[in-house]
Amino acid sequence: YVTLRQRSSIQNIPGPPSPSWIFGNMLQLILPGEYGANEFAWLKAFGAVYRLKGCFGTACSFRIILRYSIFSIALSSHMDPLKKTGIDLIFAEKCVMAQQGDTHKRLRAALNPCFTGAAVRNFLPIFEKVAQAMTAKFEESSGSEVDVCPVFSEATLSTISEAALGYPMQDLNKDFVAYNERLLALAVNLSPGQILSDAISVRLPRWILKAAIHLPLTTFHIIRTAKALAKELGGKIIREKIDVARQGSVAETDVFDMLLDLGNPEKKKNALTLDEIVDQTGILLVGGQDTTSNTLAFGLLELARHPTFQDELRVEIHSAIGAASGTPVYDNMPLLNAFIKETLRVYPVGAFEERIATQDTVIPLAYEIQTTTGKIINQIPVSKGQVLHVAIASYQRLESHWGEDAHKFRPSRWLDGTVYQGQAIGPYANLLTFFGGPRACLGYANPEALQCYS
Ligand code: HEM
Repeated sequence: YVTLRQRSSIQNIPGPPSPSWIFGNMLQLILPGEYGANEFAWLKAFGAVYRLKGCFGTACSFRIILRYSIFSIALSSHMDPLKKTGIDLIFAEKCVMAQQGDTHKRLRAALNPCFTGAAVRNFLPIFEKVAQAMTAKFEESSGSEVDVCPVFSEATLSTISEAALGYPMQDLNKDFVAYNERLLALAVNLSPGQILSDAISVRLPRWILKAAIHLPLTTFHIIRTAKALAKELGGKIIREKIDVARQGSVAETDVFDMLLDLGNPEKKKNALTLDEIVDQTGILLVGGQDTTSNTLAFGLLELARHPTFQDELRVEIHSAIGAASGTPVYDNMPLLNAFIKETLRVYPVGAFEERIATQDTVIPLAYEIQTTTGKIINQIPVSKGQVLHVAIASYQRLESHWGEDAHKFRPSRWLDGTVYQGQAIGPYANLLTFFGGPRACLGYANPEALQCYS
């Protein structure tokens, strides 16, 4: 019944043939040979809206890459993250990503002030310290080949650990660091088997998922242990902070300090409970680690491919550092900011986000499309339960928005006035890399850190 209901609204939207009943188009989408290879070919062939087949021929998905009107719906409260039922099994029950509705709004209201541009600028000394340690590592290995990814990954964990928890990475429990790494590896080393089990698990009743997580399988062992260690770490840090405050010293330096607000006897309206603060530990550390380090890795790759730009950027950075008596004003470095924006545009680390409709709704299209039956439509009725992809990487390579050279890494587009100036849909540089709407990335002011690392 669910399948038929879903098919009725989208079966006539054109899309690529499905090579397999079991996998639909999902292997092509999730495990392409090269970043976005199939997506960009589909974008060229079918335009901004097309249908994909999900696993087992059941879960038809369609992808949208359109302008504001469509995003305002897709990013709205009518759509929930597809994997919401599993997030609290991977991270903690009360973590912001696992919550919906009013509780999600309340958590965001408490967390948002800790991540504004101004709040993040207070972490500049941490970013600089980490950046210097990273530079020293690369200088040590100068002349030999070096795998930059683990260095970036350690650096970004170091940053978040100190900025969010006030805890230097070397003080983190070794088991916690090891399991955190294994958890991240699960997310990136996806296999066809995992894609199938994900497709099944999102449709299973919650009680089965809750029971399954206790099965003696390596994946579940990693998830259970990482979650328990994150909870233990968060609890320990909060107890230590409360003890220090009892002795009369109250700090307001990291995210947990701000959430605890121990210097203020009158609790703020949206104040989180201690349990709720503990439950943010895992999501903050994981949410900000490989997202940032992979962005840096892609940026470095493009610098290697564009040596002339690399030289110009180096000159700008060195002269800004030379001219500044302390921290340079990163916002006044045009090439640096163009480089960061272009890296985030061309390589959003989440190439697409899945959403599931929480109620029947209609998605208006910014352009008319022709269905396979020849009908011209300017809206798509979506049934409750319909899976929808917001195709972030494809949006950021739309030729109609970014020009004919949209697939090209060209930082100068941010300086010569050719960059897309339409309605803003994401919280940073009109990009969707940090998503948008009520579930936009909490770390959207992260480019402050990227400036510093660069
Ligand atoms: C370049 C770096 C980053 C990128 C590209 C990125 C991207 C994203 C995206 C696309 C989402 C939406 C996911 C969804 O709803 O399905 C998201 C959510 C989130 N991000 Fe980031 N992120 C980055 C850095 C960070 C950092 C540094 C932090 C925190 C320290 C962070 C914390 C979070 C959290 C907590 C959420 C969930 C928000 C919610 O559900 O309300 N991210 N991020």
